[in-house]
Amino acid sequence: MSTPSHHFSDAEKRGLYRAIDERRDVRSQFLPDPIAPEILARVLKAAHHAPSVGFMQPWDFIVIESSEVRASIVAMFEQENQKAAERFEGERKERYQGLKLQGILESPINLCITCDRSRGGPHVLGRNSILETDLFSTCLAVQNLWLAARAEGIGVGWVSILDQAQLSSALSLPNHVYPVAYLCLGYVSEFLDKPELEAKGWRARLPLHELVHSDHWGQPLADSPLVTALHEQE
Ligand SMILES: Cc1cc2c(cc1C)N(C[C@H](O)[C@H](O)[C@H](O)COP(=O)(O)O)c1[nH]c(=O)[nH]c(=O)c1N2
Repeated sequence: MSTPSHHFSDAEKRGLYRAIDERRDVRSQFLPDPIAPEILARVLKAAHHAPSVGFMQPWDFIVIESSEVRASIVAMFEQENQKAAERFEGERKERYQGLKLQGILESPINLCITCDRSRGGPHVLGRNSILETDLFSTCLAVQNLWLAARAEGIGVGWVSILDQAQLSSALSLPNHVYPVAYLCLGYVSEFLDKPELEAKGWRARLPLHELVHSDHWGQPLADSPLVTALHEQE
């Protein structure tokens, strides 16, 4: 029997799951090595091929080229990060302050992925009931980029400890454009084998089987082959 063309070979499947399992948020391990334009373009194409509500494609990609803009983003981060630290107390606060939560200056590329909330006009197919679907779509572009970058050996770090209004102003975004993700990209000395927040004792991965419910929130699945299979994935 011939293999249908929509079939992924075992090696292709392994590659995809490997990118998913080994994708990391990177802040500390960036190398200064430049990313070749054709590789960056490939990764941006992966982002651009994300699904989007009504094929709205609400994203734009702002490549930060000026060192002044970078410096202003670092200052923004410092300000917001200090405020964030105040939300914790005692040992938790110390642990928070010990975390490195951005690699803005160390990474060779900074990129902001935005969502143009007006793209496609006032009536976008599929967006009449849930307005935020444009933002959801943009997050999928971020994830596509993150996975493609991982397959290319490039680390990505998402920096969200930023004041949204200040960020919009630093990037001259019009009011209808929302800055969804400020990202740092670069080759890395290593990809950690688990999330840095887990390795540093901030928070552990939740057991998958506890997150799969039956019919209603909080109702566990009855014992079934799926439950067994979920345990095996952990
Ligand atoms: C929307 C959003 C926003 C942020 C993040 C992620 C996402 C999805 N993450 C990264 C986050 O901490 C990380 O994804 C988790 O800890 C899981 O680790 P891995 O991504 O699996 O390495 C993140 N990390 C960081 O150091 N500073 C930040 O400001 C943010 N902000």
